[in-house]
Amino acid sequence: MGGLALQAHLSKNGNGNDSKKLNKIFALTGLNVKDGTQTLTTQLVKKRNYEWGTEYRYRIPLGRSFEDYVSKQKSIEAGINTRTVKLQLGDLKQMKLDRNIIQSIRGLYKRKLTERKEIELSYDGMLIIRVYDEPMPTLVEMFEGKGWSVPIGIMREKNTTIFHDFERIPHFVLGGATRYGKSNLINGIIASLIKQKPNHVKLHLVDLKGGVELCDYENIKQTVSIAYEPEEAREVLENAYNEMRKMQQRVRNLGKKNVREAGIPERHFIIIDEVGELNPEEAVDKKDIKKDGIVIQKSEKTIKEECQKYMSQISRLGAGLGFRLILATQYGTGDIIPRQCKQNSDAKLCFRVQSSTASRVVLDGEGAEKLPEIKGRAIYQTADKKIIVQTPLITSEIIHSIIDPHIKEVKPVETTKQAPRSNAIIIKKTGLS
Ligand SMILES: Nc1ncnc2c1ncn2[C@@H]1O[C@H](COP(=O)(O)OP(=O)(O)OP(=O)(O)O)[C@@H](O)[C@H]1O
Repeated sequence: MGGLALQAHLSKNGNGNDSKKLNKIFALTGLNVKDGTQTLTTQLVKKRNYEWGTEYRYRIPLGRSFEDYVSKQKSIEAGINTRTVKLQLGDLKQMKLDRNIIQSIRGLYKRKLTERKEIELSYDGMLIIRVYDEPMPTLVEMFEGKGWSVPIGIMREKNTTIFHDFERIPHFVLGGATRYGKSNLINGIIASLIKQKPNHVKLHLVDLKGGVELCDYENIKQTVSIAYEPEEAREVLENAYNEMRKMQQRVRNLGKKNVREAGIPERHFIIIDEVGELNPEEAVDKKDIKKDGIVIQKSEKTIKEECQKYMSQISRLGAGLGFRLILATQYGTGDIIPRQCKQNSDAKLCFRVQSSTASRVVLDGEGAEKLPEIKGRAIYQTADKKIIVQTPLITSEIIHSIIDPHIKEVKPVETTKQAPRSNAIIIKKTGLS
């Protein structure tokens, strides 16, 4: 016991004694700047301990930018985490002096060896480095939404719950590499909306992942239409667009400017899981088939262009009319998300992606490529904040407990003009007024 206590580096300062280490990391990773014989260093201006860890504020030397530090984020985090195990006085005080003491010390030693600190960088004229003593939880259970506000996750500080309020920010873009949690989040959003607003939520669903993700909602009363194939997605979007036009007329007839003023409680959610499949540039078949100058069969390109046109219109006009777009993609290149939709989406959420380019496609900025490889970890960004969240995991038991009471008897469905295929679209014309 005595030997171990001697070996331990007892820190007088408690948390937050990483500043020396940080200075060393800056020097070793080339972040200091040589100016003749002088070396300009990153100067610590302020250090503050919090219950979650420590915040350091630095003045960046001339010739360096915030991006230089961001590009070294991994090295900084690795450097902070290379350590000899430090047992602090507090750790030892918490131990019971009984016959299991050796086992307890071993456990503590192991825990200390594997525990990881996480860092976050930001800039407000000063470089801010936050060193979190403990990593964020990797699993968050689904929690309750509030009206049109749906659960997005918890943020690190004090495990605060974060919601996305569709009344405040109507359109939402989400992205991330495959298997990091997009579909799970979409399911969470849909389940929350159905639970909170069963009589007023209207769903227009496009699942271009072969129907595996959204088929659970096919027969519930809240689903207006659902499609599993790109060509039929056009009909879902056209249908939603027409509903939006009707709503516009209805609001106008009431002499009001928007659904809120008009006291109309319905809200329509057009949710597209894998919007990249609707990219006209990726279409294989690009030529319409014409007879006597009249198009008798539209090409895949034309169909996808029409889909994009409807999406853009809904994003442009839908906000005040209670129409919300949720677009998800895993692709990280080019104009996957129609430009107008992205411009009109003030909320973006991005799970981990492979490159800074992919991060820019969703967030218009870097960062998502630096997220740890943890399922459900994401950056949630609105006009006034950019935070890291751990999104809640929703189980199929929870989904079914919410949607099963709303399953309705399957009526004969109207299919498209084309012969139905094995998993053909189901457009349910529910005669919304
Ligand atoms: N918030 C979360 N917390 C913990 N695990 C999660 C979370 N979200 C998803 N996962 C896990 O990751 C797996 C993949 O999630 P999901 O299907 O949502 O990914 P995706 O991004 O939609 O992938 P793809 O684009 O390939 O469909 C899930 O089966 C689940 O086990």
